[in-house]
Amino acid sequence: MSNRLFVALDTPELDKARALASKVRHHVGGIKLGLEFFMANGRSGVRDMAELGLPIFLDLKLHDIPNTVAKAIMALRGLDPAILTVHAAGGRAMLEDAKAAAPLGTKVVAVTTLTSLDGADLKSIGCSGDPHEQVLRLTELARDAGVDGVVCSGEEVAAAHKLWPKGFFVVPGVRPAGGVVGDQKRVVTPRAAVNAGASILVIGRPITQAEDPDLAAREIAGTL
Ligand SMILES: O=C(O)c1cc(=O)[nH]c(=O)n1[C@@H]1O[C@H](COP(=O)(O)O)[C@@H](O)[C@H]1O
Repeated sequence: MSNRLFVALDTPELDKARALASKVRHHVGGIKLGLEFFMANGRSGVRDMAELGLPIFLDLKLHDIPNTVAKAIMALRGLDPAILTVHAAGGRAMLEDAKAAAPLGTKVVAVTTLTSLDGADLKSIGCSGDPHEQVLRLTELARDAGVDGVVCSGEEVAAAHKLWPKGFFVVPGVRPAGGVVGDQKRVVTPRAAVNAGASILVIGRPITQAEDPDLAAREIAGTL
């Protein structure tokens, strides 16, 4: 992939998403549409955005019993996003069925441990390991289940890549040096994420909330 930067268009407004994507399109390798966008605009919104000609990363983070996740993915047929997310914590059977249900050209990537969580958060939901251990455990599970890759933070991607040299690694929680961290807890810079083995970076607010999103995307892309 020539440009590893995917911009997260986290807005429910189709016009806003379209305008943002048009502004940054020459500096990004693709666009990520998430729950906010999909809840508001559904399939037709995704189709509208696909008309811009950039790869679409549909981030629905599916997490349910295997049958429900597989059927949900089948119901997306026709959209054929380049990348689709599910939660690794759904377990091996769910991951296998998700991959089997997805179109051949869609990379199914499993979210390991959200970048908004730290060790204390994991403990509070009953996970004994720290984020690093949890990410590696779920990376092995995802690899063995036959999906295409995982989502993890830049702090774990080097170790995860070592476990799975052929995996596809999506890294969110990326901030330019000194950038506003917000609700993210495991954060690295764009350059550090790429150096550590990220296949693609997902960056939202540092671009979408910038005074000049085009310039922000260009500057970030220039550091990769
Ligand atoms: O799957 C994701 O993309 C994702 C996983 C994760 O662990 N952390 C995470 O922030 N994301 C997404 O990455 C984007 C990050 O946005 P910013 O924090 O604004 O750069 C959001 O769209 C999140 O939904």
